[in-house]
Amino acid sequence: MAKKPKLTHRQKRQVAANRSKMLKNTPSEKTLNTAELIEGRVVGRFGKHADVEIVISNTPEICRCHIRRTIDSVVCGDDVLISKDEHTNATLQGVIELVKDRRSMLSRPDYYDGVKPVAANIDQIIIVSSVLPAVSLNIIDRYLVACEHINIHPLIVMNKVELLSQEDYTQLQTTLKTYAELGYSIIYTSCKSAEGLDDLNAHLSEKTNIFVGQSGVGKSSLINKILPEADEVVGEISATSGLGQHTTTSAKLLHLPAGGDLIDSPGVREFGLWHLTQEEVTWGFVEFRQYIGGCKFRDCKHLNDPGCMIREAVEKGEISQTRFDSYHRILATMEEQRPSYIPSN
Ligand SMILES: Nc1nc2c(ncn2[C@@H]2O[C@H](COP(=O)(O)OP(=O)(O)OP(=O)(O)O)[C@@H](O)[C@H]2O)c(=O)[nH]1
Ligand SMILES: [Zn+2]
Repeated sequence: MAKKPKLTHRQKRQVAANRSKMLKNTPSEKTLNTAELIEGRVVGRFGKHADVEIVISNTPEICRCHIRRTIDSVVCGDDVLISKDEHTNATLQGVIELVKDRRSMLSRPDYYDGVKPVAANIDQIIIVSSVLPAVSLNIIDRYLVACEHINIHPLIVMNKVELLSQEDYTQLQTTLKTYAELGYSIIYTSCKSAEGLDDLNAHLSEKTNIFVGQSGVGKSSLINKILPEADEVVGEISATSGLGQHTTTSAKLLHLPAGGDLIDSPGVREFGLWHLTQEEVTWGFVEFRQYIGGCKFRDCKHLNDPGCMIREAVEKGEISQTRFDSYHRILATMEEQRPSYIPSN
């Protein structure tokens, strides 16, 4: 037997409303047979369908589902309620009746909508960086700001460390102490020597994770190490519309052997800062927060403005100069990184 969901009053009303737009014989909230609804999780998303994992008699099964037209969006990682269509016997089929409230959401730029949701209910973002060709603290900072903005816990992974001399390794650890002091965890890994891979696995368990980072840092290599069976972890469906650059990227949710899940797709890996305001970028630097609002001028740009509390904190050594410089670099380059079809704030 599948696990029977307990619906809140509001969820019952939502399911009934989602159905009423579709059916002639509208089930009211009172007559709705909630016993037929099954809890599941979206593990794949393709065009008009979604693959939902449900658990029947302790066995996970995939149910290919249609989506009620009144439901705004269904993305990988969504917790849903479905009803099963018993009439088809070939593959399991059903209908998504309700998308439960999301605890987090990842979006990417979209030609039509500005932003488009790609994955939901992510607990942790793995920011992968590598020592080759060079460590870019600025790129790490960009991802950290993005994580802080959507309020998802980041984990910094520094890959390819076997390429470093002992001296350079020690130097790098000293440099990255700033991040540890800010409360961010850092794992040093190597796909070649297997250093840090157990530690990485331990950090991923019991959570829904995604890997982000620049091309070539070793995301696929790391994913293949922690998920050896799934070499085609990345499934992409692209469609070219008449309007030009429009790609539909589907994401997949995969279970990790050590527990926990991984959501992956190229569209999930690239998420940027182009839609953030300056204030949101400032907020993304966690150590700046306590000074925000204290500057002499309300519209302080935290640059060379007189009476800037953040700059004073840098001068007093309370904030790292490198992070402060990084902040300005992010602000200076945000405009040019905005896709041309997205209007500025
Ligand atoms: N020396 C060394 N090379 C590594 C390590 N991990 C990955 N590489 C190499 O780095 C290159 C890029 O690795 P990928 O896993 O494809 O990088 P990616 O981040 O998935 O790149 P994209 O798919 O472009 O986003 C490959 O040649 C890997 O063999 C490592 O720990 N040490
Ligand atoms: Zn200021």
